Amino acid sequence: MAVQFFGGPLILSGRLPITEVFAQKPAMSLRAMPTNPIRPAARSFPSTRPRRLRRHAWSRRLVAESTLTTADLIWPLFVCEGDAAEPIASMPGVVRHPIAAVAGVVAEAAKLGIPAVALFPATPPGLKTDEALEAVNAENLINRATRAIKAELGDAVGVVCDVALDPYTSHGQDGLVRGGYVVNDESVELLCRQAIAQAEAGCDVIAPSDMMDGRIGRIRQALDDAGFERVLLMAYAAKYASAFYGPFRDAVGSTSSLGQGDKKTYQMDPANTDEALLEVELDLAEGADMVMVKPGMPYLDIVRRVKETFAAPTFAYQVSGEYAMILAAAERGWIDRERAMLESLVAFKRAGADGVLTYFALDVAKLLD
Ligand SMILES: NCc1[nH]cc(CCC(=O)O)c1CC(=O)O
Ligand SMILES: [Mg+2]
Repeated sequence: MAVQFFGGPLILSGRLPITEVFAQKPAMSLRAMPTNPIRPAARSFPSTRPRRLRRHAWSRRLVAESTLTTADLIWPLFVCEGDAAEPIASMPGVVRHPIAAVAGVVAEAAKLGIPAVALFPATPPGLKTDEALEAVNAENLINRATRAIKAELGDAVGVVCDVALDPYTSHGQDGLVRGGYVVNDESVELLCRQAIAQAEAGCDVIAPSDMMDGRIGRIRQALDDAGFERVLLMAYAAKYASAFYGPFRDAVGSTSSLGQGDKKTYQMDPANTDEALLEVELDLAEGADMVMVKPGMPYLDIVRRVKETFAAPTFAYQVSGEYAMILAAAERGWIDRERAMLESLVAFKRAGADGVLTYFALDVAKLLD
């Protein structure tokens, strides 16, 4: 079989002429091959020179398919007790903010145009218990931080609160542990109460990151029953059991609590992709307004599939380990911090994400300002 393609045999992966590919794989159809019915003659060298458009900054900008803007950013923030900011060793440049300072820090972000911040607490170890009751305390760190931000900034910025028990449990798991197992339904009941407490404090977006089954529907119902039908839900829908959360667990102080434990019985297996679609489908059906894929860069294929399948507002979380990798390499002079930061973030946009949770948010916003 002789297949002429744009005036010559197309070479696939630099090895086989297309005629031989067809000979080997008769099932492959012509329709699957790249074709351009509009300008077939133009698609060959020397008349086609893709480098032409890359020659100048202006033409590169003109044809760029994806852009990163400040409006794409959600800034994750850690809050702590006391009145001094605390550095986080594994996240250079990131600190835990005391409640007294958090509204000021968020005001700077809002002024630069960052739409929303996501809050995480470094709960004092003495308040962590097996039953995680601090999670539902109206006066816990998150709820005080939310009230402080809302009092100062009102609707100028969105406040996203994480729903999961890990910052509050002595064992570091996201749910309640019964007989060595993280139980689902009983955990979900507590998560509903946690969400209500956050909504009462003024939270705009409840973001369940716990990966219990059915929690989106139950939390939606609980919020509605309590009169919070306008509070948004951003589901950590496809969240993987990842090594890249390491520095975050240092930041909220759950590393030592978790010890040798892991979260593999509820967070997803990094080997899977179909399962991510099921998780997203369920969360959307249960009432999620936005869905998230997490971690980010190693899971861009998931972002793409989710966006293409559901066409719903889709976010990616560039997690602490991704941030730490870029920072560590930059500190050694092995990569350029700023360029790696921008490249990693535009990649999320290219993959189809509507926005990104990133510890770089303030730096990016300043750069784009
Ligand atoms: N469930 C809590 C939670 N929410 C966000 C992260 C990780 C964020 C990051 O690494 O930046 C985690 C950690 C975990 O699941 O262990
Ligand atoms: Mg789920």
